[in-house]
Amino acid sequence: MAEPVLVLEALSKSFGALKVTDGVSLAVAPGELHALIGPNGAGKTTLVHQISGMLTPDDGTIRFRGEDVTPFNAEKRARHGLARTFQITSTIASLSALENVALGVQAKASHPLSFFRNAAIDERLNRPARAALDAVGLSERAHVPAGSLSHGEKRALEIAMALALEPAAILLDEPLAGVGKEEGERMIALLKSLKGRYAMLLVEHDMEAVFALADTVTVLVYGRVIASGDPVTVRADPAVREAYLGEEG
Ligand SMILES: Nc1ncnc2c1ncn2[C@@H]1O[C@H](COP(=O)(O)OP(=O)(O)OP(=O)(O)O)[C@@H](O)[C@H]1O
Repeated sequence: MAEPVLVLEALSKSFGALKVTDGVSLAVAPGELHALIGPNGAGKTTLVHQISGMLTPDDGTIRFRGEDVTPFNAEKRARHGLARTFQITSTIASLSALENVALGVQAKASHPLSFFRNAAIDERLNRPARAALDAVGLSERAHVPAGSLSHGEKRALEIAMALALEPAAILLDEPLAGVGKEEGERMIALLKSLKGRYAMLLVEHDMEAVFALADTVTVLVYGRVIASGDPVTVRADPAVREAYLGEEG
């Protein structure tokens, strides 16, 4: 098996007396879509925050592309190719879709762009930004202010912003939340198109989408991994059915 891109080793985090992440270990292979599911309050978002660098774990290690990134802040992890999208819309409403993505490209630039002439700067930013918009199906909407995009288009734009970082892995926090049926289907098709190219860790409540998309499903309950494996095996696991999927009927 290929060397995993992202490895969590015995990650733990408490808020006061509440253990929200309890010795979580998992690995995401290159190109794998790994879904993280669990009931409300299971600790999924807290786990994603620790991986992205927004929260510091109390214990454990996060390895990314073979390197221990646990001491790195969020910005440094993003520069190393660990991108994330947010559950809360994080675009700038007054800027166009293209400008939003171009800002992401600029953030990634490791050397000052002031060395280049203006037109050259624009092209250096806009070319990869257009490619990212194209990858999420938003080429036609490049010049629309982000605030005027539909909810589903905004979620796609957030993914384009993550792609602009040329990531090796993407953390996706509920990309289908609040998205209608038709746009949801488009989002599922988009995620499918990214499979194989990026390692993805997907937090999602929509079980139909999770089981349609995931190569691996990890189930978190009270901050602990109770099952992890291929979707068919996890779906049939009695502990999973009792703790979680049973609720879905
Ligand atoms: N900053 C915080 N301080 C104290 N408790 C917190 C904090 N953040 C989260 N919690 C608690 O940690 C637990 C896990 O929350 P988290 O948001 O990670 O769960 P989740 O699985 O993402 O839930 P959901 O599916 O509802 O988004 C909850 O009991 C929550 O109240």
